[in-house]
Amino acid sequence: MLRIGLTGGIGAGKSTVAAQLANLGAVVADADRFAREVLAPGTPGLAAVAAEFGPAVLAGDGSLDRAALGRLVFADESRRRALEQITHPLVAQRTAQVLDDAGPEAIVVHDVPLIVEKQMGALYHLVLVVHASERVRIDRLLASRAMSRDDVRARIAAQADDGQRRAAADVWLDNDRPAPEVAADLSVLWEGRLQPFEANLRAGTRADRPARAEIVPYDGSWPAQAARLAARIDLAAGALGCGTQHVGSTAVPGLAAKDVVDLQLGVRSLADADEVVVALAAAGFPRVVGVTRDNPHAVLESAADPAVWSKRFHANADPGRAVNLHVRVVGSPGWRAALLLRDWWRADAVERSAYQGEKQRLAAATDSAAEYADAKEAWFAVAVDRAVAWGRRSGWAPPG
Ligand SMILES: CC(C)(COP(=O)(O)OP(=O)(O)OC[C@H]1O[C@@H](n2cnc3c(N)ncnc32)[C@H](O)[C@@H]1O)[C@@H](O)C(=O)NCCC(=O)NCCS
Ligand SMILES: Nc1ncnc2c1ncn2[C@@H]1O[C@H](COP(=O)(O)OP(=O)(O)OP(=O)(O)O)[C@@H](O)[C@H]1O
Repeated sequence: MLRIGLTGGIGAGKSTVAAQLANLGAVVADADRFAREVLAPGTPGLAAVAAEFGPAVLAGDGSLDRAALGRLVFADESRRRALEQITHPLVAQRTAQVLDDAGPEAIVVHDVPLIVEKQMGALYHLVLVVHASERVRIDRLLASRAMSRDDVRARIAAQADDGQRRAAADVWLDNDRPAPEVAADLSVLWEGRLQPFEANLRAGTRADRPARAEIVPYDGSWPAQAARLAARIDLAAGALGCGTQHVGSTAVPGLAAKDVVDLQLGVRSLADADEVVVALAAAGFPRVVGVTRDNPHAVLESAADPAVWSKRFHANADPGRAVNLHVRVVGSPGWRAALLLRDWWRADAVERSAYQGEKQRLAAATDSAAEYADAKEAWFAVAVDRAVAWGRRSGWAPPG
């Protein structure tokens, strides 16, 4: 089952996008609908709300006066928290039921207004943010709902801002455009990314990569992308994991690189690495069998004991985001090397540009990603001595 979190500010177009994804074949779980159902007449949820907020939030027939409750909770954060403490556990139960009923092949779209506010992004394989500018959202809501401008503004103030949503978004969908344009983008997303992602996830296979290594300019969104991926990996690893760090070229600000995010998950032993394989695959990072040895360039101390140079290698099931996930024992030479090289390039502008020049030269001179990787190893074998020397001079120690 592929889990997509769908979010956006009030009136951004979540329900519209969810309906389009349902047409394409998604199973949609709508948190707003569940939140309404758990406060329906006769429910324990409504009784709890009446006890907490008093009769002023009930209509003449005993049902919930949603507008009255809305005025209270969107004017006062502590009252909103009190309401959420009643509704969210009940909504979570409903959601679990829907997820249980969706089959293993389902692409589930969980439409939740508060994914960013409640920091829920790591629960999903991808977070899709629907965006529309505040002016457009207000205009659309005034036209379609019985809400005043002040009601809408109060809710916008109670929600995350665009910057926070951008940092949480794996996919950013601009809905300031005519609906058919957005629907066309969703079809491309569905066929080009979500369907193959789900198929890879179920089969436990990685997504294809381009045959040639293409170096692209540094992308300022790489650290935020890495942080989202690391949160998913940490959640999947649970107590077996000792933290995931962003390593490799995309972790070095300013460095041009292949658009592949390298991450390193620390574990206490290779036995723990093997134990976490199933959970990592379910989170979208299947193990790639056959890659167990660390690259020779990582020989920083002594290669005498080959066991300490072993790692587990995982890669992305998502065709939209290439990831290399190196699972290494904390404190092992390979684990240290990945962090040392990253910190060396971050600290030393001359070495950083030498490395970038070498990568660009090799990418142009080689015909395949494999040939490129081999050629780069030869350069590393020499450069690593300089990294070690820098580490000694600067008193480098691995973070944490
Ligand atoms: C306060 C209530 C009764 C107002 O009902 P109303 O019919 O006017 O709004 P509705 O439920 O359709 O929500 C519309 C939109 O308001 C915004 N909103 C709702 N709850 C919240 C909240 N707790 N925090 C921020 N925004 C919210 C969302 O953008 C949502 O899509 C209702 O929103 C509610 O019960 N909220 C608490 C439950 C909740 O947190 N729901 C969010 C999904 S779990
Ligand atoms: N691209 C679009 N062009 C024009 N109108 C749109 C577009 N997308 C959505 N709308 C309209 O804007 C309004 C808000 O959209 P929608 O209900 O999907 O938002 P929402 O994010 O689900 O809102 P809420 O936060 O209240 O749940 C609706 O009336 C919808 O029909």
